Amino acid sequence: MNLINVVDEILICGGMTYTFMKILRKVEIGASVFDEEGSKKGAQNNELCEENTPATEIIASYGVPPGKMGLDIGPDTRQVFSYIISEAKTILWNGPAGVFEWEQFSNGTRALMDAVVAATAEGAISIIGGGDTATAAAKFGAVGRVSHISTGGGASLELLEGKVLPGVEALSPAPTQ
Ligand SMILES: Nc1ncnc2c1ncn2[C@@H]1O[C@H](COP(=O)(O)OP(=O)(O)O)[C@@H](O)[C@H]1O
Ligand SMILES: O=C(OP(=O)(O)O)[C@H](O)COP(=O)(O)O
Repeated sequence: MNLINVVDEILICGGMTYTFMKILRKVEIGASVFDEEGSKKGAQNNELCEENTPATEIIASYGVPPGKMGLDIGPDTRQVFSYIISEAKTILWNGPAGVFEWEQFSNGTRALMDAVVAATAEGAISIIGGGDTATAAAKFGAVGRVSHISTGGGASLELLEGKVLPGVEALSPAPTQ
């Protein structure tokens, strides 16, 4: 929620996409992953998005046929996302764009990684968070070519949401009296 107020763009892809597609755009998602709990938060997020950002757009929102799973982003999304990344000055990335562990669904994550590396070379600050996204960074040769990589995914997002992380709290100096 905090992030919506400070970012220019949020690019949604990966496993969370289909929950947004089903709830907010009412399209069929076949056997794609659906997050029941998250779907309730999605409705609130959409209201916030529509209040605070100029446009909420789902690219290629044709839906997924019954029995099929959406497992990667396609060429249109790769192109639009790569352009947005190329324009960014600060990039925060948490979560791969598809099941990149399988070669046939790795093109989306690879394309976004290439875009983040290129933007970093042009002077953007790029922060990658999450165990799987860090693995993707290593697989696609981005280590040392982005600004920072952390294995903490959910934790780094919670920190940016303004939450106090238990480990950080424990390590912080006790107040002096
Ligand atoms: N469309 C999808 N359907 C199912 N799983 C997906 C999809 N896209 C990505 N994934 C999987 O999600 C996992 C990463 O999820 P996430 O927890 O967001 O990443 P991180 O560990 O970097 O925080 C990866 O293992 C990837 O294969
Ligand atoms: O990205 C991760 O998880 P998350 O994105 O689900 O929070 C990491 O696998 C977290 O590993 P850690 O809890 O050992 O730092």
